[in-house]
Formats: sequence, C-alpha cells, structure tokens
Amino acid sequence: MAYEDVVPVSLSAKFQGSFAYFTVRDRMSTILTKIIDTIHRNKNKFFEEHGEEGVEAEKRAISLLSKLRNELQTDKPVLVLSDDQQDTEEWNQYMVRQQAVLDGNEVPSWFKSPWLYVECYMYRKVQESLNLNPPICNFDVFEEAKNKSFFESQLAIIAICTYQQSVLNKIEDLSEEHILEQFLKLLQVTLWGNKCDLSISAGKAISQQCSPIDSLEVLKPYILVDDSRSVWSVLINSSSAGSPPRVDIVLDNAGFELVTDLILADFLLSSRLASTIHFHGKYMPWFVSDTTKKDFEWTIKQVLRSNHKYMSKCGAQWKKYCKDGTWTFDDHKYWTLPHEFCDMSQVAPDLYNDLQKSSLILFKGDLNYRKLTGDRKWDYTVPFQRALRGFQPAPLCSLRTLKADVQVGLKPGQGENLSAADSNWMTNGKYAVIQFSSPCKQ
Ligand SMILES: O=P(O)(O)OC[C@@]1(O)O[C@H](CO)[C@@H](O)[C@@H]1O
Ligand SMILES: [Mn+2]
Repeated sequence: MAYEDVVPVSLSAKFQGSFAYFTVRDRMSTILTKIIDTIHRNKNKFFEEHGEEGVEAEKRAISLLSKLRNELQTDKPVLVLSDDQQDTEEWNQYMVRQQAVLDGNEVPSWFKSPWLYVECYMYRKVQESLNLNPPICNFDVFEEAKNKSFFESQLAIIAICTYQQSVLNKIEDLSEEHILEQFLKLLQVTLWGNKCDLSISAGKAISQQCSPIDSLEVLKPYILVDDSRSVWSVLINSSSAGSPPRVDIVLDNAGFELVTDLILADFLLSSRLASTIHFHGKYMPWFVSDTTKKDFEWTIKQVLRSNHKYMSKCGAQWKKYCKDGTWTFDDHKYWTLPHEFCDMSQVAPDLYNDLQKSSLILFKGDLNYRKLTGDRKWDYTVPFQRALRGFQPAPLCSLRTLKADVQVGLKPGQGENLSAADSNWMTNGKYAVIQFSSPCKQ
C-alpha cells in the first residue's frame, strides 16, 4: 500500500493518563461487573427455561467473566479463544500478529496492546463465556439496557416521527431546495443521535429527552467538519442520472440513534434520493448498545405497535420496506472483528466487494470512526482520506460525535484552539463531524 511507510502508533492504555488508559482501567472493568450482575439477576429465567442446567451455565459463565475481569485489572496476557465459532480462528490469528509487532519478550496484554484490539477482544470474550455454556449462549447481556434506553427516549421518538410524517405528507410538492433543507436536518438528527451510546457511560442510561429538531441550530457550532453538501451531491447526481442509488448505513447504537437512522433511510426513499437501503449491524452483542438483528427487528416492531398515530405509521412503512426488500439487514462478522477497515479488502473481500456496489456508505458512530482511521495518533490536520489508508469501497461519510481521542481532517490550528477552550473536546461527546471521502478525490 502506497501510504504504508509512515503510520502513527495505535492508541493504547500503555500511554498512562490517556483516554485509552482510563477506559481500560475504569470503564471496561465497570462494564464487566455490570454484565456479571445482569447474568446473575437472570438466574431464575435460566432456571425456568433450562432447569438446573441453566443455573449451572449461569454459574460457569460468571466464573469465566470474573476471571476475565481479574486478568484485565492485573494486565495479564490476552488468551486464545476456545469456543470454536466461525470467527475463533481469525481472532487467534490476529493475536499472533499482535505478538509479532511487540518486542521479542513481550506478549499482548490489556494495558500494552492497542486499545481498539483489547476493547473489541473484551466483548468477544464475553460472548465466549456464553458460547461455552450452550443453554444460555443466545442471551444478550445488554438487551435490557438497550430496550430501556428506547423506552426512555419515547417523547423524542414521537417528536421525530411526527415531524417525519409532516414532511412525508407534502414530499411530492417539495422543490429540490426544500428537499435539500430536510435532508440536511435529518442528517444532523442522525448525527446527534450518536450521543446516545451506552458504552461511554459504562452502561448508565442515556436517552434523548427533548425534540431533536428543535436543538439543531444550537448544536450547529459543535460540528467541527461539515461535508454534508458533498453527501448531497453524490445523492442528487446519481438520482438525476436516472437511477436513484443504493445507500448503505453501517449502524451503531440501538435505541434513539437507530430510530434516527431509520427516519433518514425512510426520507431518502420517499424523496427518491435512494432506491434501496442496506443496513449493516452486529452479529453479537457489542460495545453495550450496538444494534444486532434482533434489536433492529424489535425496534421496528415497537414503533409499529405504538399507540401514537404517527409513530405507528412510521413503523408500518418500515415493516413494509423490510418485507419487500427495499431495506436489507446484514450482520457480517467483520464488524465484530478488531481490524481497522483498511484491512477489509484482504480479510473480508466478500464484504468489501459488496460495499463497492453502493453509491454512498454512511458510517455511524465513534467506534466506526476509530476503525476507519485505525485508532491511531494522527495529527489533527491529516486529510481524512489519508487516514483511511486505501479503504474506499465507494463514496463514504462518517457521522460521529467525538468520544475517543482520534480526529483527522481539521483546519490548521483548529484542534489547538479547541484544546485551549475545552480540554475534553475529543471525548465528551459534545462535538461531532460529518466527514466525507470519495474515490474521485483520490
Ligand atoms: O461507537 P459509539 O457507540 O459511538 O461509541 C462507542 C464508545 O463509546 O466506546 C468507547 C468507550 O468504551 C469509546 O471509544 C467509543 O466512543
Ligand atoms: Mn456503539
């Protein structure tokens, strides 16, 4: 690869006092404690479903997770996976590669290895502790928290569904300029929806309480890079060329954020800016609030079942899209591997080839941004495209609120000014980017 020569180091807990260090030290072990607690609280459910075998499985899973938490807290080496799943071998090979990049006598461990790797590894190990205990292997340890955050955002969901129906009612009469205006609004709604992730708060409920449309103007100054016009150009150029494009959305969190993604997807179809939407989600519970297939289907069902007229109208339309194939959902295993996205064409060529058929890929959220940029110590002014290191299956855009200390594509001095004004600007979720990259620009 042409760029391979100068790649900055990975963020890691080995940099004491860094955000990665505090995440590995505090947030990740809190999350493990909550998981242990959740499994324990569900003991009766396991007994009802599987009898004594379910209770035994609960005990064994908890013992594996306690061991894992202890290994994390004492910076023990990371261990091979032994649950014999489709991705087990891939994970173990990745560990061997991590070993190879360390000094001869060091082994990959929680505080020495790249943060991206060990954080993904923790969620995969949680799944392993369940996989090794078959009666409870399909238990989603985060389901309760995800569903709770959906219900706690009810008012905001009603507000956005009501707004959506008012736009859709008049959509046939809207000029291109008005469609653009609505598009920009809904892109920002889905952007700020990314504030609602449950991993940064170590599982503590975060919901959207007020009307998302009303806050857009106030939030605008916090968008550090806004390439939304380039995103618009891709859509409008392909649709005026006669074929409304396929748009892919690489989802992040369930709950309010997912609803905002579905609202945008619906709008793109209703305004004929897109002809199909391909959603991508997680194959296993991931980073607390990430969307699995079950969450995706559950959310649409809940919206459809609502007593609120406009909310259920949205749900009915979304169900129809799923049924007739206008919306598809894919949970490729690559999204729950620890790789930077620049590895995708080699590690998962099937997924890369599929994404190449898209006209526009929207990447939601912070973890996707970390994987797009490799979670490395880039200078703030490095162009986004450079940080992608050749990952460009199609025009793509990251919609992300900043919750990790990696940021590229800023103007000279912009990062320094932000640091002077707000020392936590990269991690407090107050700021956001709409960052675009297109193969044509290469
Ligand atoms: O991808 P998301 O949901 O926007 O954020 C996930 C996330 O909160 O998890 C990590 C903390 O554990 C952060 O690096 C990251 O911001
Ligand atoms: Mn997430």
